[in-house]
Amino acid sequence: MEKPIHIAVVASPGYTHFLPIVLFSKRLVQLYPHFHIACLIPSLGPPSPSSKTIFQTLPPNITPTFLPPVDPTHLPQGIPPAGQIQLSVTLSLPSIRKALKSLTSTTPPLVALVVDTFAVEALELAKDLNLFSYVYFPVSATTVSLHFHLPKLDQETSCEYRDLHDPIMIPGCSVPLHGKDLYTPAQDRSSQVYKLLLKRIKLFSLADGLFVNSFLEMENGPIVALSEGGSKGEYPPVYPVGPIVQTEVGSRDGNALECVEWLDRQEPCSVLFVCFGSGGTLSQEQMNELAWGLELSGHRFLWAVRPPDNVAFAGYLGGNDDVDPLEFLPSGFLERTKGRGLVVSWWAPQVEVLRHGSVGGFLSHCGWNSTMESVVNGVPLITWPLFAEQRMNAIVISEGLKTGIRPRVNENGVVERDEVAEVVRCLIEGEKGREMRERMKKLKEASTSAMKEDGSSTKILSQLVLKWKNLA
Ligand SMILES: O=c1ccn([C@@H]2O[C@H](COP(=O)(O)OP(=O)(O)O[C@H]3O[C@H](CO)[C@@H](O)[C@H](O)[C@H]3O)[C@@H](O)[C@H]2O)c(=O)[nH]1
Repeated sequence: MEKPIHIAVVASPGYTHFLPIVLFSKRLVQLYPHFHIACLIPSLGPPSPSSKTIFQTLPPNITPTFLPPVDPTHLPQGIPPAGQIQLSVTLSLPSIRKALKSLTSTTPPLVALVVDTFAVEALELAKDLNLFSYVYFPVSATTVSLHFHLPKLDQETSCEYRDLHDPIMIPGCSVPLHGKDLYTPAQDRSSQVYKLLLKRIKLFSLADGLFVNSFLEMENGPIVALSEGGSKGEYPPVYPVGPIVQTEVGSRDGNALECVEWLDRQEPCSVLFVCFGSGGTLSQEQMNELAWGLELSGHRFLWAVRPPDNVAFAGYLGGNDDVDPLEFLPSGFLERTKGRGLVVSWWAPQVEVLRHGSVGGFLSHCGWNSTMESVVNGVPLITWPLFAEQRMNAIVISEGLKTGIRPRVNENGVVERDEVAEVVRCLIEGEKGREMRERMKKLKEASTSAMKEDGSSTKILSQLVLKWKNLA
């Protein structure tokens, strides 16, 4: 019998900084059933219904520990989610330390600590406790490559990145990026959130290694560039271990049943799924244009609707769910599109929807989890980035891999209805859409191979586990 190996992981507040590290833990215990994983969960309040669903699917050798929630009034108000998440982990450090200390005295002893990208301050605790330490990045290798390039850019640049005339070349990334497309925390260099980002990047170097939820066949350039930087000792070695995405579905609530039954009645590849992640929101004007555009396209759609807000990330760390989002749709929209479109409030069972044969396209904000879920299901995208690093993901998908189409925005930053209708038609019925679907199918096959027993991502993880085994 294999000797048990005990590790701890630290999540960050927010569904998509808790979900990915839990999925990573599940991947480890699926490959190595003798692993025991203590999952420490800082939070800003009680778990959301979607997080609770994740707990239902945890195997017995992953033990969640909920740390005392941080009082949101102790955080600076009005800063974007990245800053709020990072600062709430800072406030949770005493309870993380306490939990880790008690874990080090258990049998078998802890050998390693893996932290979410926003929980990097916990890496210092790993040094004190003599543990191997790692960061889990639930984002693209392109984003990680930008992280390690940013301190240099910061030194060389005197203006805001969005005012740079020349494009920015992220190491390994074949598509040049305009400064305005860099992730949101880098858009205002005088802000607290930018300073927090630079601090976080510095802390990454404390780790013994960095896991990234991507795979060689998808992001070869940035992964090779990162492995070169890692082997030169510029930063810790980088291990692409993805795609690690949700595969199990929780119990079906009303929305989930309705969506799946409706999809069962549609033709193969005929439906566009529209969803902006766990908290992305549109302005009222943009919501109207999207609704009109879907209607004009004449195609079938399934839309998970949230109430409008001028701040795109308004719903990310919890919104006001007393409101009925359907009230904000254009008058008569639901009646006119009845049968052809299905609109659900707040949340759709995305994993089940994307794997359904009736879905032919995904209009997405390009959060990395959504992007990877689309890839593993071979669904091409309409890329509609809102905040965080989503613009960069949209560029990787639409310009780098050519598996998605990016709608044009007008001078006020709005995608107009005719443009919506055109990109929907292009993706669902056009020749370009067919080519994107073909490319996405190949990427799906590559993603399956990467996760097989002898696949690139599995082999990388096994090498590391061997190192932990020798210590246990
Ligand atoms: O109706 C919904 C909406 C979302 N989801 C799930 O929620 C997750 C959404 O994740 P993601 O696509 O990454 O979007 P965000 O929630 O916006 O994620 C944040 O965190 C990600 C990294 O973890 C970043 O890539 C994003 O830019 C950032 O906004 C996915 O697993 C979806 O399947 C559902 O199941 N149903």
